[in-house]
Amino acid sequence: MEKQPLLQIKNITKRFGGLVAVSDLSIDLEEGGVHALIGPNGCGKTTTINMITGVLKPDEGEILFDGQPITGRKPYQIARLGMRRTYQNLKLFGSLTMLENVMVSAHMQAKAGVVKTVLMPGTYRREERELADKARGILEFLGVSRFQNENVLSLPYGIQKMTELAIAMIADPKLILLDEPAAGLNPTERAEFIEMLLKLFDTGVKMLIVEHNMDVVMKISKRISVMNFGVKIAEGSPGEVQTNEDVIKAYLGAKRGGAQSGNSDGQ
Ligand SMILES: Nc1ncnc2c1ncn2[C@@H]1O[C@H](COP(=O)(O)OP(=O)(O)OP(=O)(O)O)[C@@H](O)[C@H]1O
Repeated sequence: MEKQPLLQIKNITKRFGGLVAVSDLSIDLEEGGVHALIGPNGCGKTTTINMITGVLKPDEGEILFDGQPITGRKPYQIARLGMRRTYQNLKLFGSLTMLENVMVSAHMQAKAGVVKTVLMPGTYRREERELADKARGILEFLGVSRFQNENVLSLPYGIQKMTELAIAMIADPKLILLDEPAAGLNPTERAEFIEMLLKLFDTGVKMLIVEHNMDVVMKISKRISVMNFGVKIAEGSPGEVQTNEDVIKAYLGAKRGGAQSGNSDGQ
């Protein structure tokens, strides 16, 4: 039997009053490569991510994750199925260290509840130790473990971004949605981040990435879906979309119209 895509977006539409933010959009997340969703500002990328993660409910259409319909489910229900998201603006606990940030987030989903803490302190302590080991292992994998005991906000921005990635990874997700992961990174940090995402992909985690930096998109993606005015106008390999006339027109049109095309610092 043919393996079905991990994520299937089927003909979803989202309206805000009279504005159609996303129109009849369909995307399959195929095996074997990072998938990118790109397009000029305001084309509907964030609205799409919000529908996938359950923040918004599509007016029409259906979304399947790992074969299960998730349309209309709450974000925490979808997260439990193995989907994690990183945000454009970092959501870290400023008063905690890097390791504590990863631990706190893991605790939110850990098995140990109040009952276990009180009635089975030994079990709780063991789980706590295992979690700390796992968090340290992930920070090691990301090459940032030397910063684990530093206050997270005292760290360079690129390292804070790695912390966010570690927080997504601690849940062993099947899919990570990355919302503009390279925003705010300098070229060196960006190159390191690309390498890290590719290394992460090699471990079997699938990724859907929304990104403005074209150098990141072109280096990391196997497949790219391009949106404009809520509609998918192209889909294919980096080479295919780069030479697609509709894509070129959409980005040039956005530039002429005064909007940022989003590829200004990437190409
Ligand atoms: N809550 C909302 N209420 C009304 N309109 C909205 C709302 N959210 C988004 N929109 C509109 O929907 C359209 C798509 O917005 P969206 O944020 O999804 O685009 P985007 O591609 O993520 O843009 P950017 O690249 O700037 O992040 C835009 O015209 C936006 O103004």
